[in-house]
Amino acid sequence: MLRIITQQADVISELQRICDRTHDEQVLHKEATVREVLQAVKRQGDKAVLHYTAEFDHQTLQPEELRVTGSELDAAYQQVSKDLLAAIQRACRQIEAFHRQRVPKSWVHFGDDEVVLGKRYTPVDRAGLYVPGGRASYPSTVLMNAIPAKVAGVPRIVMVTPPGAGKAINPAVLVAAQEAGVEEIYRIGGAQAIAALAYGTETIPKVNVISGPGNIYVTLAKKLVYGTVGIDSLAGPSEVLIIADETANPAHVAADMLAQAEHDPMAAAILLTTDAGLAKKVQAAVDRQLVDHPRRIDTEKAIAHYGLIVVVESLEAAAEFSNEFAPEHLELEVEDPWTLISHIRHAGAIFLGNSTPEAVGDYLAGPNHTLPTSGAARYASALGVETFLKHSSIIQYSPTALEKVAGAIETLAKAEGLPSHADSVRRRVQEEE
Ligand SMILES: NC(=O)c1ccc[n+]([C@@H]2O[C@H](COP(=O)([O-])OP(=O)(O)OC[C@H]3O[C@@H](n4cnc5c(N)ncnc54)[C@H](O)[C@@H]3O)[C@@H](O)[C@H]2O)c1
Ligand SMILES: N[C@H](CO)Cc1c[nH]c[nH+]1
Ligand SMILES: [Zn+2]
Repeated sequence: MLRIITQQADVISELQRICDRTHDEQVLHKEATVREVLQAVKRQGDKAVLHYTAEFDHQTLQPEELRVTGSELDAAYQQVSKDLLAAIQRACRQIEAFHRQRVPKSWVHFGDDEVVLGKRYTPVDRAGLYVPGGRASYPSTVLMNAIPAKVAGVPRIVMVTPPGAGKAINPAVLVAAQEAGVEEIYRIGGAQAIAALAYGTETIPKVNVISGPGNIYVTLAKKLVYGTVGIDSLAGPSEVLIIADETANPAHVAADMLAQAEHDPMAAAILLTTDAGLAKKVQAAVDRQLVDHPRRIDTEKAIAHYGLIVVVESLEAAAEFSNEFAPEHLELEVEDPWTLISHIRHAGAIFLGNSTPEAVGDYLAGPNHTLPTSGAARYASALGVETFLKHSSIIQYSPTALEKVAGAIETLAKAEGLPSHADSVRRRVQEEE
């Protein structure tokens, strides 16, 4: 049952426990497994990838089966309904429109003395997109990763996703990939897929950036390969924190909590409310909605371990608790969400008002659904076009400009004990010897 707490003194430690669920002691043995997988794939390439695919995904593949074939891609279109194709296409349009707004652009500034300064944005050469596929399959995540990479202009985009029963990939995932313009797809998942993308194997190319969400194994692997490759953020087991007042509908709040809990037994769902009556009604509604839930066992686990209702003294206090937690998704189900939002500092995505369920953002509002979890929203942001871009600084000085700063540079270089730095400037401003 979803717990209700009213003791304000307990709130911070409870929120901390839930936030830290992906780096507590139980997770340490998972990290040991992930380290072993990474090392094996680094040393043995495809052989290790196939070994762990058999062990963790229960699919025995030959090396030539790793890549999804053109005929499988074609066949996928025959296997999805017209409605599903239309929904994928609609989501595609809306996500692309959002991500095309305010794409970072290269710029230069021409200053005094012919000094030119600027930033030049270029995409990475190769991006690897992780699309989860263990407990559910995610055509929406294909779009949320592939579209920003395309908009950034990445020349080679590679997608990985775990094989399902009979080695198959969900046709909706394959259709979504093609609609977003991605055709290089490998049927691998978990830490072994992250390792393959980070180190490269005989079959799978080494990439520069890995993006995409995943379960605890995927997230730990991304954390450990960071540095060898870039990553988007640590987008692990899903979470929602809802702040609600007496205007919220308890059945809607309960449904939104279950919508995150159903992703993973490690997902988190938290309600902070000023209304003790609403707290009880949401608790009862969650129980009712769980009765016939098709994913009841895992969803109940998430609710039992990482579900919580807190009755708070004020909406401002709720906002402070929420800032401590820094949720992936924050819903403001209150009468005046635009006033409350001014108290919010850390959240991956913020959903305002009672008619904005988080699922709108999951599928097609446009903003990205790959978001930082487990407190990472304190320093990280949603996946975006920037994930696949980096910028080079641009600096050009004229002889006059260099002469004007030469003295200051020499002084600084001497203070750092780096004479060649000073010399490289002095030689240019003095007559050549
Ligand atoms: N934060 C976000 O933006 C966001 C978005 C969508 C989904 N998600 C999250 O993505 C996750 C998807 O998880 P999933 O499990 O359905 O798919 P997944 O693809 O992330 O994980 C499945 C893989 O985990 C590996 N695995 C499973 N058990 C293992 C074990 N015991 N040891 C080693 N490896 C093992 C397998 O290789 C398998 O391929 C959920 O946690 C969901 O909440 C997050
Ligand atoms: N809520 C997930 C992010 O945590 C994204 C998603 C995809 N499909 C459904 N939901
Ligand atoms: Zn979701």
